[in-house]
Amino acid sequence: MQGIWTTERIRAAEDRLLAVTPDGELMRRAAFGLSVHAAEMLAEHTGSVSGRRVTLLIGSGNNGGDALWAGAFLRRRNVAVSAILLKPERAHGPGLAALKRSGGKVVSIKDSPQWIRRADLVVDGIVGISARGPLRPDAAALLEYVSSPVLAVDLPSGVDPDTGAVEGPAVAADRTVTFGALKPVHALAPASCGEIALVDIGLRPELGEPDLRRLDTADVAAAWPTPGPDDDKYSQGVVGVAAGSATYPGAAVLAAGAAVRATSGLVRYAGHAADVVRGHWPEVIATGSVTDAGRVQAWVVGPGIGTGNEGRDVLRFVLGRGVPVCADADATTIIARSPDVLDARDPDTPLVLTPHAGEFERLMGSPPGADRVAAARSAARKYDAVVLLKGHCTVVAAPDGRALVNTPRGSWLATAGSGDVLSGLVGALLAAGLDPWLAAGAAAHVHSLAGALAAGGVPTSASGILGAVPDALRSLRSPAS
Ligand SMILES: NC(=O)C1=CN([C@@H]2O[C@H](COP(=O)(O)OP(=O)(O)OC[C@H]3O[C@@H](n4cnc5c(N)ncnc54)[C@H](O)[C@@H]3O)[C@@H](O)[C@H]2O)[C@H](O)CC1
Ligand SMILES: [K+]
Repeated sequence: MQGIWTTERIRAAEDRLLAVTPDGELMRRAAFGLSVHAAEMLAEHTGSVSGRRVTLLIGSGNNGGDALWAGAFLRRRNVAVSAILLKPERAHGPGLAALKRSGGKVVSIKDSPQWIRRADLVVDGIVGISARGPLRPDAAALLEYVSSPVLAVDLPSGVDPDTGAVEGPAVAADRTVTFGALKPVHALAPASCGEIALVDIGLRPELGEPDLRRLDTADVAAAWPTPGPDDDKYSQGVVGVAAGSATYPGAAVLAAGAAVRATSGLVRYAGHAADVVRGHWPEVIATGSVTDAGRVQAWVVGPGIGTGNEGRDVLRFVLGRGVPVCADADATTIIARSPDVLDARDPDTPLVLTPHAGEFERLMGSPPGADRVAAARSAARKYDAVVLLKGHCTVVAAPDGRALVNTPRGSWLATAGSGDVLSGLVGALLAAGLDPWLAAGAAAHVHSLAGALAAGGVPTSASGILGAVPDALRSLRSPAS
């Protein structure tokens, strides 16, 4: 799992490292790595490095210092480097001196439009981990002239480093070179960061436990159950799916289908859509009611069950079975409306809630807000449940404080029924015995992989996503993914 640290932790670690590192050494290490990526981008986009034009946008802190030093390193490769200083009197002194010594130019801000327009590469050294609030107007004004590829220093300016929130004009980088460790912005705002490169500046030993994590494909591949020689249909876990109704069988078909495709475990369905589910998935043992569904190792409950008394009784029954439960869709609304339904739950029974922003608001009384990690963590504590907060970047928080971010692959999942597929995937992994937090994270990872595969660049549907689950699982095992 990739570790992610908040800016506060990064700054504290950098201070500890700075105390034992020769003055300016850390910055030069960072800046040299930055210059290598800048040269790479020049070669990629223009076919050459020497003689190419790079324009540096320089803020008043060390982020600008990194960019200035990188400009000085690029001068060694005969790159024409020009710096636009937003606050000349506050630009990083040693970095500016290094750029000037190397033959780099400082151009006045009034001439910035042409220096930005004619650049082969723009380097965003406006602001880094000390960013506060929206991008300041003088900095924002520069962005409108950018037409070349953009390389962001540490993080794209104008994006909140700890929440990934964008409240106004912001840099949209083709590549972000960050230093020492990933910050939350790198997982929460992938579209603003572009390709992310991490330059090691020796910070890791100072960092300690991460604040956030991101599952990489290898983690999901290792976690995902595959049948072994001693397995049978029961040993991989039997999952029950209580979803759908006679009028809305679709949610049941999607959730049960996702459970069928997720693992080799047996899937039981219970509800009024039994005939339709049986027709789509002959391998599913379908019954008309949860009370005669037979033993399962986990339940998925909620999609399409309705929020009336019958739905509440189904939810209460399932919560009382003493097995992990993934409560989705209508079940979330029932819990928000009548939290006493949770009294049926044995306190040790793991519960996974999978709200989208609207369901989150019903659960918590207010929308998730800009800091979606904090929001998911507060809901996890309140309900003593794993909370998978859906969104462009899905966040999964556990009651013990663990949190992970699933970096999206586009926005293909925003389609009706997509959540039903996700809940089926979660339920199958819970039945297979995965840690509920890991089960939710792995399911979200495969769900977004399947979405991207199903879409192939054009809008898709929940059935398309469901159909792509096997390919998504296969891609976990192919090195390219
Ligand atoms: N510590 C090190 O040796 C290393 C630091 N690295 C780089 O340093 C930056 C963090 O630098 P810092 O001086 O703390 O602040 P910033 O450069 O991020 O910002 C400073 C400056 O920006 C202005 N500002 C704040 N908010 C905004 C905004 N919304 N819009 C515009 N301008 C804003 C404010 O005036 C601040 O004074 C870090 O990101 C790295 O790039 C390297 O990691 C190497 C080691
Ligand atoms: K930046």
